[in-house]
Amino acid sequence: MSLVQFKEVVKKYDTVLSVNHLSMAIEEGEIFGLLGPNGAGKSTSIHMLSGLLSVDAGDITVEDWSVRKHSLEVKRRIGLVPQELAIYDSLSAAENVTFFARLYGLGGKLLRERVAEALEFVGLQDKAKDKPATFSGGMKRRLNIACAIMHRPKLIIMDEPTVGIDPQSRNHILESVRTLNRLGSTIIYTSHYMEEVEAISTRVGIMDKGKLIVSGTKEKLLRQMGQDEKLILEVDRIVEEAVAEIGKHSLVTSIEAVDSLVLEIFLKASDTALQDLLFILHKHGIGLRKLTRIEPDLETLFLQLTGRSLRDRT
Ligand SMILES: Nc1ncnc2c1ncn2[C@@H]1O[C@H](COP(=O)(O)OP(=O)(O)OP(=O)(O)O)[C@@H](O)[C@H]1O
Repeated sequence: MSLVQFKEVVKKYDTVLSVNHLSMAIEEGEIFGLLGPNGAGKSTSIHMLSGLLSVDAGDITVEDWSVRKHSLEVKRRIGLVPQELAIYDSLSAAENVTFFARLYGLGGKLLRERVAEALEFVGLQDKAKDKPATFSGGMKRRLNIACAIMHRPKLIIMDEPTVGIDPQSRNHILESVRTLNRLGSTIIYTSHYMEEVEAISTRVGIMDKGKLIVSGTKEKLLRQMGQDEKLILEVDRIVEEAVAEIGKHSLVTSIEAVDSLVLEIFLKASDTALQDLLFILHKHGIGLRKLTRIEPDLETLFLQLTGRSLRDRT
């Protein structure tokens, strides 16, 4: 049984179909990176899963509990780190976490322990008595995370948690995502930063126009889409026969001499192809001075699938 299942989920705003019969499953233990251009329906989907928005048609289940019929059971299993900060400037850091802990029904000694644990987890234990008004953007984001995890949810949803923050806080947040996952939480993570998603996700899903258009590991998606790897070979001489022979290799899409001693080759990513190419060069007495391998990336795949760049915040 999948931990989360979206089953033909629909959400409409007037005439706009924000989420269009969305079906997707998230397995226990995953860090699922959810990508999509602006307006793809990511936030709407996450808000329906968290119970902040109603579902117009279809259903979403968490451990088989339906958001439509058992929203409290679902909420208890979820920690949402929203895109917009959801903390109170007039309360101290510890009071903020306490406020959310009470909403989840925690009290007494357990509440105090969990508040201290959550603040320590995000590295704000020394700031427990300070008010967020004195915090940097990154510290506020970390407090936002503490508020969402203090009840040790099975599923943690992070909606663009690193937008507009300093690199140190960003690294801290990424590391905490990995730690939370190691400690047993499943994570759904949305971001416009492709490198982040590539670095931390165990699986990636790409949404567009309210639907999931592909999902899988990064490697699987790139393979499926036939993304080519690019090789730049700097050689000591170019021999026409060698260029022709490489061009005929079944995994090579194209080869071009882009400079007098530089060959640019596009090929289906594979180690055997690389060995074959090196063998051909050697056979023709061509010395290799430098080899640069440019791996295909999700950014290119994303552009290919949606026709839009991920960072294009229109
Ligand atoms: N409250 C609302 N009223 C009307 N339309 C809305 C509302 N919220 C979202 N939409 C529309 O629903 C669609 C999906 O929006 P959503 O915010 O879910 O996308 P997103 O993928 O999260 O985008 P972003 O990356 O910009 O956050 C968009 O066309 C948006 O304009």
